Amino acid sequence: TQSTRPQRLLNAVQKKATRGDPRSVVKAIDDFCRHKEWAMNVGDEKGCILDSVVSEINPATVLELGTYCGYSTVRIARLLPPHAKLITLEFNPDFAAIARQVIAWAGLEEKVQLVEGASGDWIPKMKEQFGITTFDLVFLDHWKDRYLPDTKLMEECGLLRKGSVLLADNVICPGTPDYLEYIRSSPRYESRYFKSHLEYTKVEDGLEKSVFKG
Ligand SMILES: O=C(NC/C=C/[C@H]1O[C@@H](Sc2ccncc2)[C@H](O)[C@@H]1O)c1cc([N+](=O)[O-])cc(O)c1O
Ligand SMILES: [Mg+2]
Repeated sequence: TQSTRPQRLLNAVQKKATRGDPRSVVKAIDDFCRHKEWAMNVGDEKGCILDSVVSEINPATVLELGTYCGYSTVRIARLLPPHAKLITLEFNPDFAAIARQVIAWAGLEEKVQLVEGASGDWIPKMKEQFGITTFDLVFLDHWKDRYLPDTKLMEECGLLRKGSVLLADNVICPGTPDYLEYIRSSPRYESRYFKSHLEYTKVEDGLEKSVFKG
């Protein structure tokens, strides 16, 4: 049977990366996507911005919306302090199965909880299911039309505290206009745009970092 792109990406990780070495897993995926097949990972240029935001916050609790193959999951988890937890939500079971193996190859299973399902269903259950009070950091990289409803849902469910940071991928390309309009005009957030490029291309894209004011 034909392999899928995520399966070919996983093969590249297992062939080129060293088990237990997250940096080599990140490099293997970036090399695969730059030289073999483009894939919608946040990539190395925006990934460095992601790294700096994670390092600045040093979060104990992280929520990632949209795991895909686990590239940004590995990028974030490798920087987390020992007892920090990253919960990542993935809707597509095939992507989730690949991501679990990528996360395992990086040796980061202890820090990551991959949950299969839709953000809209799981966000209201975060407190009771995972003992989360609030998230220090949320990385939004799932369906672009879900960024705004899920942000409102997180507010309503009390999952954001004064100082919680939302970091959103693709606010230019493919674009999340309703989310940008909301977050930039809301008095409850302080937002800043980090100009960059769409992964592995010269097309403009960027990350929007928004701090919740409570
Ligand atoms: O479409 C994009 N991302 C959508 C990502 C979606 C991911 O999140 C879940 S959906 C879901 C739903 C609900 N809850 C959790 C996950 C999908 O199964 C996929 O794994 C995208 C597209 C481009 N591009 O150039 O076209 C570039 C990017 O960086 C992108 O992120
Ligand atoms: Mg993205």
